[in-house]
Amino acid sequence: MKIGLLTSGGDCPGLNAVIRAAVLHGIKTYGHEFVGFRHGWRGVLEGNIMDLPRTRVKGLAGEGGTILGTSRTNPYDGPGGGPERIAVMLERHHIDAIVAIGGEGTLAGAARLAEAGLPVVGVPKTIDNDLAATDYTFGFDTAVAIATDAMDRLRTTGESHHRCMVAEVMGRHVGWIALHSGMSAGAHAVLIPEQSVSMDQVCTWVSEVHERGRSPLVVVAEGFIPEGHDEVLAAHGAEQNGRPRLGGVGEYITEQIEAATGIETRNTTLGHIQRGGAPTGFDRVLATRFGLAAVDLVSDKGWGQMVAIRGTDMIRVPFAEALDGLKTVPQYRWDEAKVLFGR
Ligand SMILES: Nc1ncnc2c1ncn2[C@@H]1O[C@H](COP(=O)(O)OP(=O)(O)OP(=O)(O)O)[C@@H](O)[C@H]1O
Ligand SMILES: O=P(O)(O)OC[C@H]1O[C@](O)(CO)[C@@H](O)[C@@H]1O
Ligand SMILES: [Mg+2]
Repeated sequence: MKIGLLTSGGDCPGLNAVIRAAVLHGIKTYGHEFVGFRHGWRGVLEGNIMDLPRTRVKGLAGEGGTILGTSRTNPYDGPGGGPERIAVMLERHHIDAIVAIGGEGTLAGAARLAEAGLPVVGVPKTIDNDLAATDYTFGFDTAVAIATDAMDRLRTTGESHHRCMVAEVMGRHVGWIALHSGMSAGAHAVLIPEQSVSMDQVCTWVSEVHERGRSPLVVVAEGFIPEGHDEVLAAHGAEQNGRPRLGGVGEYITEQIEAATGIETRNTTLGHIQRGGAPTGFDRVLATRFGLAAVDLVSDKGWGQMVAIRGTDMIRVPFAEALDGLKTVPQYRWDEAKVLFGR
């Protein structure tokens, strides 16, 4: 078979490890041939394709980013869009299958195309770890490691100045990165989209920590909405597709904390640092296993499904099930973390 790989949506450490594992396994085990679509679905619509021989993927397991490039192009948009035109393009290039590596948006597009009869399978990716059908997505562990390291550093400078330090991390709809990095760095408050917390409560936690001689560390996910607010704080407005460009809530709560408590407070927004660079060992292994499993799925013609990890097992999940809701931080995980906040 000739298999076309694409990476779509925000990039994520581990994408290259998926590509490498898929190509190596596909060539060695099945004798498949591989190409890559450049820049996500845009490469599919424009027929922008690169060859992926074995030599092209060597040494890729530990490399950040994606050698294919990525975009947020909708496969139904534009003159080349939609299942009929994509089918023509696949035929023209003798491509038998598409492996779409992406988040819930990318996989929603893949699901529609598969429903329309195209040979598409999926590999889940996102640093946010918010896909319900899989216990973990690669990129998450790396983001948590980067954020933890940053917070360890914020704590030493915070202690030196006896300041309150705020760290804003990614997490559009869910607080997994905030929860895990906050817990691992010993944060005194963690604010996540799933839990509405008042600024009064945040300031109480901060004051209690400050009064016992420590420098408070507050971790906030970009999608956190303080109690009394109706929507996310998007200091940079909206993107082309209307989606709010998040970032700004850290600065907002910093000002509020300083004004209400009188404690000198500084914000650091980690932003895309969390998505850059080499994946951790955990993410390399997970991404590699996803790449291997995706090739097995294609070889079985398991169209309309994606690979996932449940416990330590690689499983297959129909797109419809995979896209049925986000994996939010459950109440018990928040209650557990909250024991360590404040005094
Ligand atoms: N239902 C859908 N049908 C077709 N295309 C879709 C659909 N939903 C989203 N898309 C397309 O998929 C693109 C990628 O989705 P999105 O930007 O949410 O990234 P993602 O793959 O979810 O990754 P992440 O959100 O983690 O960066 C969107 O920009 C949009 O063009
Ligand atoms: O790179 P962009 O397009 O600014 O997207 C940022 C978004 O992507 C993610 O990193 C992954 O979905 C979100 O946490 C964040 O809101
Ligand atoms: Mg998305």
